[in-house]
Amino acid sequence: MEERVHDGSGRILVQNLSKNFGPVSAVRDLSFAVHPGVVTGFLGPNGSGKTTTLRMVLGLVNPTSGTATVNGVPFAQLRNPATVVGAVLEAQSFHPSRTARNHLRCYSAAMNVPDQQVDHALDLVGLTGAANRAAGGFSLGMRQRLALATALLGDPQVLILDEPANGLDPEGIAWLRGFLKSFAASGRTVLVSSHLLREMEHTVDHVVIVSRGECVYNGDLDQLRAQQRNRVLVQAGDPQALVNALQAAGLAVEPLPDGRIAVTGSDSRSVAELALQAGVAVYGIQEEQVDLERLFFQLTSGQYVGNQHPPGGPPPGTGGWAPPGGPNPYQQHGGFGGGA
Ligand SMILES: Nc1ncnc2c1ncn2[C@@H]1O[C@H](COP(=O)(O)OP(=O)(O)OP(=O)(O)O)[C@@H](O)[C@H]1O
Repeated sequence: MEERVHDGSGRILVQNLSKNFGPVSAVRDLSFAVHPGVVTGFLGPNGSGKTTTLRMVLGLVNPTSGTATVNGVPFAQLRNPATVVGAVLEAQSFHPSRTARNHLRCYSAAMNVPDQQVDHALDLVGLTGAANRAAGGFSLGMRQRLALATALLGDPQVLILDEPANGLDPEGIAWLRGFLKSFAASGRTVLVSSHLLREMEHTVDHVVIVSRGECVYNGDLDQLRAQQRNRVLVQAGDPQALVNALQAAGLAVEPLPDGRIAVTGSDSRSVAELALQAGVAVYGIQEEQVDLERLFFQLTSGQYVGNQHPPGGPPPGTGGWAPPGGPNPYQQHGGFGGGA
């Protein structure tokens, strides 16, 4: 196979990636970049195409179209790939009677990695005390750690983990968070998938959110957080007259299917006063907290009705959303090749 010299950037680049399984369109025209130094979350509900995308990045699935590269080259063309990328795709199977240390020794020998890396990897994942225990007796959390140790054997520059928090207890999740943050802080690249934003909320800095195989948000988590805005839900005797009054006051309004009007950028008192001035009867009014979890649900179900940007794009520097099915003009890293 052709071997190309990689650029050493630690960057993962996914460009216009698509994958069809027969009639199933698992990944559709997906583009994003993953940079070193931060933890990037790859988030989306079950079946949204995360695993398929990661498998394409790792050269395990051939794309229908588009490309995925690590350090500027397709994974299959990396020389010594284990020293560039460490990956844990799903709960690995271990020989049940083999000790953790011997399990890692099998891999280190196959990877041509010095033996001391085995103890270093055990130490990194906190398994030194269990090194001589048979993996068959390990809890799910310990098996996850052993799988991670296997991925770390080659001292890789890039770490790719598919749903690593699955089955971990809160203590395990806290440990994983600390580990991934310090791994990224050492200037390396971390791409970690999850179907639960809450699980990753305090771990990731940057998020790529997918829904039905398409990117619906690509930006900093903080910028997504900034889009959490309370809405006022109001039931009016004459909804159209109230919409007119609210819009005349410069407020963003959204008619809801149940007949109520959702108002962003205001509070219930101001909305009630505007209704009074317009002579519109109000039958009910309540404030709704749009938290991050709800925002994630709305994004991935195509129901996002929060902080809509004016035509022409969002304020500079904001992350962005787009309804599934349409182009996403708000991707923070819309172009490729910019910034390592
Ligand atoms: N080998 C395959 N053959 C046929 N369909 C597949 C195959 N792999 C994935 N799919 C389909 O592609 C879609 C995306 O699946 P994928 O596993 O990538 O999603 P996911 O976001 O990782 O979800 P999960 O967290 O549940 O694994 C799903 O509809 C799935 O059924």
